[in-house]
Amino acid sequence: MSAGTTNFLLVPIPEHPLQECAPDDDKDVKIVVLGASKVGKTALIVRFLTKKFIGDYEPNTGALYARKITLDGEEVTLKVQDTPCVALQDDGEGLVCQEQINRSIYWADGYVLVFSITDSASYRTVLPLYDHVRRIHPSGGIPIILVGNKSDLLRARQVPTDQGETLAAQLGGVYFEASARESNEGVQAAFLHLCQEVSRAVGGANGEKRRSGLHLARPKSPNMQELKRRFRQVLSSRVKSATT
Ligand SMILES: Nc1nc2c(ncn2[C@@H]2O[C@H](COP(=O)(O)OP(=O)(O)OP(=O)(O)O)[C@@H](O)[C@H]2O)c(=O)[nH]1
Repeated sequence: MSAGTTNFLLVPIPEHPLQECAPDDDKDVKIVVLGASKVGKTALIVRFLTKKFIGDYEPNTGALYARKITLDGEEVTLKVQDTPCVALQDDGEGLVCQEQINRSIYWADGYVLVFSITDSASYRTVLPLYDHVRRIHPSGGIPIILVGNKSDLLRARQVPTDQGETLAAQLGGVYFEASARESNEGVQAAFLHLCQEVSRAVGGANGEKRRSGLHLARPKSPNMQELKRRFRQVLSSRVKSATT
């Protein structure tokens, strides 16, 4: 199976209201990147899409990126949803996960679960995170990869490679070690592998999900919601002042 990119244009989909966003197409490959704080979710996405590493990012509000790729000779739109971090609850088992992330999980067809090899706590969030995805998508196989990021920081390693491999096998996915900072290779291999898995799944069992129109529209931008909230506040203060 061949996979490659036709262009390297990064097209951030602006944080517009839902109706102004490019609607999802049945052929879109929709991927969400999930993980604990500061594991490199944004860095991995940016590395994959632009082949560059950019040191630091604004706190993540959940940007969606799109790009054309070729899978098996067919051009499709790849949509990659970045997400705010998740965290374990104090009991060490449950997950603190924003509603925005739940919508992203529901919307997506493929999942990149990321931890940092230098942060064993981030590794421990992966299984509860997977269980959470499973609760939202209880039936069928879900295309998933596990990425151990920051492999350039070998001296600070807290999670051995075999632990990553074992966990990925447990989740029914493949494990990739990558460094968004140092190299394209692991990152490209990981994302393209998932794209192919999604493409297969969408043509198979998940095709049912698409045909029945169960997909939610892309998660709303929190910025937009904040704007709407402020707009309502202004409106209600105007109504109050008009009636007094
Ligand atoms: N050494 C090293 N640093 C990395 C790598 N990837 C990301 N970082 C750094 O790790 C920090 C967090 O990276 P982000 O991409 O913002 O991580 P994130 O998971 O999106 O962060 P949040 O969304 O805020 O949880 C930044 O300082 C990055 O420069 C990597 O592969 N190697």
